[in-house]
Amino acid sequence: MMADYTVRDQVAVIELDNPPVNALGSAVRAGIYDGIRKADRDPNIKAVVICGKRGTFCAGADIREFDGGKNGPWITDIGDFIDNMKKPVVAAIEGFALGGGLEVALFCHYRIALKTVRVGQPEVQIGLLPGGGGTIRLPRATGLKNALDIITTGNHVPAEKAAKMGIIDQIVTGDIIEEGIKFVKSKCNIDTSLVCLRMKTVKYSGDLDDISEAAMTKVKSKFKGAIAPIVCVKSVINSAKMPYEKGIDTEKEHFQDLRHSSQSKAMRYAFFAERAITRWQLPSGGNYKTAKPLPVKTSGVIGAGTMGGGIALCLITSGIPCILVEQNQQFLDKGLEIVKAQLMRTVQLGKLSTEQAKKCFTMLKPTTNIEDLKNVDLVIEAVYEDLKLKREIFEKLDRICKSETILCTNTSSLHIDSIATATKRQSKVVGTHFFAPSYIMKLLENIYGTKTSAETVATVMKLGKTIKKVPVLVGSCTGFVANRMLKPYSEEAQYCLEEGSTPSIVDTVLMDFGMPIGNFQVSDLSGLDIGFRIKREAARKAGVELSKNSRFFLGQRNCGLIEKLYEAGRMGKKNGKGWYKYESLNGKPIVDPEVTMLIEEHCRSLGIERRNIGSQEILERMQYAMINEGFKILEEGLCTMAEEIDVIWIYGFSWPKYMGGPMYYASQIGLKKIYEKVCYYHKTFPYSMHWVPSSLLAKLSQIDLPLSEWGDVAQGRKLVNKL
Ligand SMILES: CCC/C=C/C(=O)SCCNC(=O)CCNC(=O)[C@H](O)C(C)(C)COP(=O)([O-])OP(=O)([O-])OC[C@H]1O[C@@H](n2cnc3c(N)ncnc32)[C@H](O)[C@@H]1OP(=O)([O-])[O-]
Repeated sequence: MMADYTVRDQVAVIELDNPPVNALGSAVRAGIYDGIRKADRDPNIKAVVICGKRGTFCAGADIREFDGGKNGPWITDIGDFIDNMKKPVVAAIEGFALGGGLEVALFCHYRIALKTVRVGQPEVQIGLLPGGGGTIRLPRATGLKNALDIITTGNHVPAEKAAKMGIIDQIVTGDIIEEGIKFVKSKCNIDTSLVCLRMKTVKYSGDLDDISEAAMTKVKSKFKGAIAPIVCVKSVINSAKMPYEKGIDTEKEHFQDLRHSSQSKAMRYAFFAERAITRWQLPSGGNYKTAKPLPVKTSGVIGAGTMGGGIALCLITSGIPCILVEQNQQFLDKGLEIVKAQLMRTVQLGKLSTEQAKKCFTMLKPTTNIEDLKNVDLVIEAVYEDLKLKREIFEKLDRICKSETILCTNTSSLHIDSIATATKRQSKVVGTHFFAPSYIMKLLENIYGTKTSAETVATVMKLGKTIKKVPVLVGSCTGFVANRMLKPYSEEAQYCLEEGSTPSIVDTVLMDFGMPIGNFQVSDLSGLDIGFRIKREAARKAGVELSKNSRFFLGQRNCGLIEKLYEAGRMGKKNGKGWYKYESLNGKPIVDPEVTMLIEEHCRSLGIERRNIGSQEILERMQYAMINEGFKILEEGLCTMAEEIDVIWIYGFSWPKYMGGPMYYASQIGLKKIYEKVCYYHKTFPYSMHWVPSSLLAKLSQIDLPLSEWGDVAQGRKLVNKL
């Protein structure tokens, strides 16, 4: 049994024991169920304490069990039994009480917790609802409004706040088991039915239908396309609408439906993918197990633009002092304004108090003297994408900084070696690619060069976690993983335009799929001048002319629409016109007939016949081209597992988690179909290199292997006879 039963001073102590987080698998549930029945039967036992081993109560149901059909008592069976017990039962909580863990605690007559505890119902984040009585009992503990908020967001609630909300009865200090015993013994003479949540009514103010409608509207707009938040609202509302037992039975039905839904399966995959990618390894053999991160107690950022300012903000809000360097006072002042404005916004959103924000700001040391970086542990260079400039800066940093300092470059496309070779410490040079806006976006693409040491990698992987990002390690190539895959995706979007579609049709198809924003809206946000300059630079390097009227560029298919929009002065949202027009800087995209005319004229002049392109074709061309690139990335060893690619798309480009990421999506469609379509498009569009089928995709399309093994096949760790 995975719950220890001991007796101390006439109190039964049931300790959950399932490393690492005491997940509530069937054996643990059976252990608790047996324990409480034993305690109830034993006349020498006066009360019960339920707690967890290894400093934590319980992180909820064992998510891995949801794919199988494991049996054993359900949480509500345990709860029904406790509800009828005369002996008091207390949940003594340290660490976390999440999901099923909190539900078990809510079935206890009392809950005490250490101040450091966090409680919550995060099931919605894996496409579920709290199916162990949570939607029916939490509202009885804290009222409908709080319960709706906790259950639909899945956010953790710190102990003191939970106590104010009525979820925790008492905050304690000291040994949690001893405190539990002391507490529960003081309750032996109290009738347990008086404190049993089943007996309580759900508190709310206003009309229940209005509350339900408001909550539905909120979750539908906040979690577009996701089913679980809607079902969560329904079930929480049932707690006030239905008798207790009916509410619990309906909740169980909802839970089973969600558990089998494709959205929850994808989100559960994403949960484990996020953890799998922390087990990184370098081609040289260094890995997460053997490499030790260096401490980062002080830091520096070079470049106080929107990117650099945002990175500095990530550092100081995580408690790491930062020296922010700019080339002159004017740029520095401008950068500081950006940091201040973003800090203010954080205060407005309630994420930091004014006091905390002020304290953070004192950790920022602005300077125009790069020599001030000499003693910092780590520097992140965030100047614009110019190899010559970056090399100059690294050469300087190498001279100035102490020998231990790690030097990071926030490049979005340049090879790490091309920058690292400007130094005599290539082992300490690494790429840290942040995504705009750098303070908000969670992805941190860490890129190793040929000589980057495992210790350096370990340091930036740990730093990523410290500054609350999701760090993913990748190898170096043009554009790395994120932007390299984005390229064919965006190019296909433009080809669809010249073949007959429009920016708003393409964007609507993507948003209907679940993307929060369409390809052309993103392009308007970043600015069309960026795309134009990248192309111009590529042309310059190749020594050729960039011709907007040529259907070929560098031996490949070309769409000159960006050049034409740029020439027409359409820079994107910043000047109110790009692929769309905008009435203000915060305005919504409006279809602009001028752009439609421009596209039609473009086609006429080049003799491109326009046709109706269906949404299926738009989706397929954008996504399959990018998925094919993903397989090439795996094949080249730039990622070691397909999960890395999915996490990059979820956190870098907001791919809907309930679709699991592009590689997971491919696994659901079937690699045979994807491969056939890639071959078909390769034949149809022979001048787009991105349609050349990946040989790994070709191999994997012939066999049925789980996604978790694709990386192994790519790197020869798994040999498959048939291949
Ligand atoms: C039945 C009635 C309905 C109830 C439904 C539910 O309760 S649904 C559940 C609702 N609950 C949740 O959604 C909570 C999910 N968990 C979390 O949010 C976090 O793990 C944490 C905040 C508890 C700890 O964060 P941290 O950064 O300190 O640690 P970490 O995140 O790296 O995890 C360490 C290891 O534990 C593993 N593992 C963790 N939880 C579970 C689990 N429930 N199951 C299985 N495994 C789990 C995790 O995979 C990892 O394993 P690895 O890779 O080393 O082999």
